[in-house]
Amino acid sequence: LKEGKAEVLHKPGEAFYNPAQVQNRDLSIAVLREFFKLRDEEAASKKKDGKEEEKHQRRVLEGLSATGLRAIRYAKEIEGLTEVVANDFSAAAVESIDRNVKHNKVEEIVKASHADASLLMHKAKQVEKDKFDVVDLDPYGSATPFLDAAVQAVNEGGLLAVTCTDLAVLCGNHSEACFAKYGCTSLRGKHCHELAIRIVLSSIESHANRYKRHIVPLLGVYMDFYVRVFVRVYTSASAVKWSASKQSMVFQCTGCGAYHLQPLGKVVERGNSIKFLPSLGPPVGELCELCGYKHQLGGPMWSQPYFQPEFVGRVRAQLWGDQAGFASYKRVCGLLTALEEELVDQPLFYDLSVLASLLNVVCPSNAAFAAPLLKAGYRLSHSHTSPMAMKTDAPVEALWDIMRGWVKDHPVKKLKEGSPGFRLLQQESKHIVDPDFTVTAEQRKEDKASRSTPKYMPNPTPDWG
Ligand SMILES: C[S@@+](CC[C@H](N)C(=O)[O-])C[C@H]1O[C@@H](n2cnc3c(N)ncnc32)[C@H](O)[C@@H]1O
Ligand SMILES: [Zn+2]
Repeated sequence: LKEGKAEVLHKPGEAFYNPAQVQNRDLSIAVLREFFKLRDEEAASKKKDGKEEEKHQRRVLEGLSATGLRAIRYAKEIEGLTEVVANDFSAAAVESIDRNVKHNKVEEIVKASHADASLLMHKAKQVEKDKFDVVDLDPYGSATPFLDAAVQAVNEGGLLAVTCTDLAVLCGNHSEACFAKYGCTSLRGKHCHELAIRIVLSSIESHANRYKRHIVPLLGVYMDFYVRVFVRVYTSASAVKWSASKQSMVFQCTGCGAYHLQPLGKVVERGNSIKFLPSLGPPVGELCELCGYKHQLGGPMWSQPYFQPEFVGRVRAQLWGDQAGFASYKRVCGLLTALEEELVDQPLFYDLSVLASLLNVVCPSNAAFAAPLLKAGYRLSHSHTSPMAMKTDAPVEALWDIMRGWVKDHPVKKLKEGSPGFRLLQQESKHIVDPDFTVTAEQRKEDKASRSTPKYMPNPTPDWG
């Protein structure tokens, strides 16, 4: 099998290989390249400030390596790696790693290891020089059994890359299992994939906090059947004090889906010290003000940004600039472009098709829905997890103002009395936005034309396939 610069001799049944994960591996290579560049830039700027320059190795651990494909690609496609440990606890997998390392002539860099990943990381954490600059966890299902060791085995400012494929658990089908694994309850809804990313981040943060460490997310995505996050890990007892203020509970209406976030607390600075104040709440009444239904409680979830737009842009440019090297560059660039354009500071979103289906009315176009919100000065974006997403800083009441305006010209099919949609239509408009505001077809065409060329693409007319 060939992927990137690696060629893997694969015996079916010996070790796990999934060709669909090429996107995960391509993305990871681009992220690691940019991460190492970023760290070099940080070291150079420290030197410029007269501080001692930090000398970095470039050591990577692939804790769950299977065939060794990912580790071999890292060694061949990321410049200057000093060591990549390709570990697996299956003897057959290690045999496969060994064979493939030799076949690809990367023995100098890639070392096969036969151990339980947690045990290996717990050993590595004990000696500073044995810690890794990058720890990559790509398990079957959830990565949570490995997080306690992983957050300790990463160097200061190092990178932790985590895949979780147990989306049924993370997306609200088994909320109790989610609590058991991640320490957070998941919720159903169209925004569940974003919530899944935020639950994984919350879980990593809480593992890190136990060791006076905390995370800074660089990039998080939902793809196909998994979520993948890349976070940096730092040590700081004072930063850990802020952790609860970075996480929120989610009150979500069981009728109309309106959600309200409650941070676990806030931090106030008093002189040189900081004080943590638990949240006062809840932010909702017993029943939803819009439809009268009860709320479900989810979380805690990470409610700070889950990606850094500038870093995402750099990774996207990395993929775009090496099209021959990345088989999945089109798909991953599309995904990253969507991510980069998301409102970074607005957790979760509403889905236009859900708003319309609650009222049993034909769905407005994105543009028709967006116009009144933008006119009123609110910000709006889609989400990389859903093209029908309405991620906005407008209050949810404004969205229903627009939908009530929409039903004036579009017939509502029968609604059951007492249903959330029935009650929503009976509500008075809150007059937050002007629901009748529309853009002309001409303006829409201009808008579309101006957006058809993604602004950061080196190639002005990308072919998205
Ligand atoms: C999904 S596969 C890894 C795929 C690989 N990262 C890739 O990109 O092709 C998961 C691997 O984790 C290994 N594994 C599961 N539990 C482990 C543990 N506790 N320690 C080490 N390896 C483990 C399995 O043997 C399996 O090979
Ligand atoms: Zn409601």
